[in-house]
Amino acid sequence: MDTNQSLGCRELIVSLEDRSYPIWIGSGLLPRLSALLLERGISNGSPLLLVSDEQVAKHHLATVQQALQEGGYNTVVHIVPSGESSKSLTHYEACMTTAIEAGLDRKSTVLALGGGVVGDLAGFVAATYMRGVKFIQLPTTILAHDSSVGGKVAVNHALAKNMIGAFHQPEAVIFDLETLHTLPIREVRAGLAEMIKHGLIWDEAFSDWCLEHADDLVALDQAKLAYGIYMGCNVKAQVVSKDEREQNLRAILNLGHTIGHALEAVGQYGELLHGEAISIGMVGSAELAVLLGEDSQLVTYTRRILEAFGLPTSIPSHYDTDAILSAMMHDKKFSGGRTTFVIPTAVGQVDIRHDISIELVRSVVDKLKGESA
Ligand SMILES: NC(=O)c1ccc[n+]([C@@H]2O[C@H](COP(=O)([O-])OP(=O)(O)OC[C@H]3O[C@@H](n4cnc5c(N)ncnc54)[C@H](O)[C@@H]3O)[C@@H](O)[C@H]2O)c1
Ligand SMILES: O=C(O)C(=O)C[C@@H](O)[C@H](O)[C@H](O)COP(=O)(O)O
Ligand SMILES: [Zn+2]
Repeated sequence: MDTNQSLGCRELIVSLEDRSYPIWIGSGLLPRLSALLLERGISNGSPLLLVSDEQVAKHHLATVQQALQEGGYNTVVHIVPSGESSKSLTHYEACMTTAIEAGLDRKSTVLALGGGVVGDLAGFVAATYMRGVKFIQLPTTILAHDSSVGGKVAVNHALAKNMIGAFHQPEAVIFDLETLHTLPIREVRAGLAEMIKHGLIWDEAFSDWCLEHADDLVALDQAKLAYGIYMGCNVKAQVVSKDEREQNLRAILNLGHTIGHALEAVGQYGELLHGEAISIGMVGSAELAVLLGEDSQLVTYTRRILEAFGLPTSIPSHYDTDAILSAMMHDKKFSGGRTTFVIPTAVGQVDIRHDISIELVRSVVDKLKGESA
């Protein structure tokens, strides 16, 4: 694992020419935030906007505020309610109002302290405030090892996930592992679903390692968690560095998301957590793979690893199949009358397919619903 000796933490680089940035992973990074911001050239000349949510703020805002105060930063704080419903145009506008009233200028920076919801919302604010200002990701969930890297920022529309957004890369991802110890257990499990995804799409050895250490990861074993987050970020950084704007390869990061996003929409962004929906979606992709002729072991393995983490593998029986299929058709992955599926071909390998018939998808959705009846 790569270490930044002078900063005393693990380091990965997202390589995007003049927009390359580091991912710093370690314990006790937030109290050192001012020094880390300076390292990235963010001085205290212009006001900062710090976006967070109620739960995260309760546990971690004071640490961040103290660190920023010590560095002489003038910071305005905007707190949104916890949960997916804050990824909305309403909350986006409220953030903008705070930024304008506080006099943020073009040299200001937006800090996102939280999980994927805060990261996606604050990132979209940063992408569009005065046509774009800098931003820094301060992830506080396991899931955010995925969401904080790669520059996809967005809010939801009632009809479809992440429909209003941009690509806007952060200046740095500063991942203080200490924050994870206040996470509710359901969020721990849901966040690990995206870590499992990174193994399933890219790295069989990492996937097997996750399976072997499922209990340790769920129990937040410090060393195992640090390794898992580093490896997950590493997969994400490599993929994004090769295909920033999802022209081809990056689409593999969507394993489980074709069905998963539809389930989130049908559950009105409240019933299933993102990681839980993606867990079910990954089983759906494996089931499709087998119907397309791949080895049935793919389903067995996918279910085994997700169950080892206590993640859901079936669709709630009250979800209407037609509503799920209709939600898929409003997704960004649907174009020219076809949707895109990421289909496993082996553990650690996937194909991107645009030729899956709606009948085949319907049969898999019905099968996954049948199992929860
Ligand atoms: N941009 C991307 O590339 C990308 C990738 C994956 C997921 N996402 C998005 O990320 C979102 C899901 O992110 P998430 O799972 O982090 O959800 P989240 O941000 O809602 O956080 C989960 C819950 O945990 C609480 N929380 C967060 N950190 C905490 C902490 N340290 N201690 C105690 N409570 C804490 C939050 O208040 C919230 O209630 C979805 O909207 C998804 O679409 C984006
Ligand atoms: O970064 C990506 O690319 C991903 O697909 C990561 C996903 O885990 C994430 O949920 C992403 O927001 C989905 O992207 P979308 O373009 O389908 O909204
Ligand atoms: Zn995701």
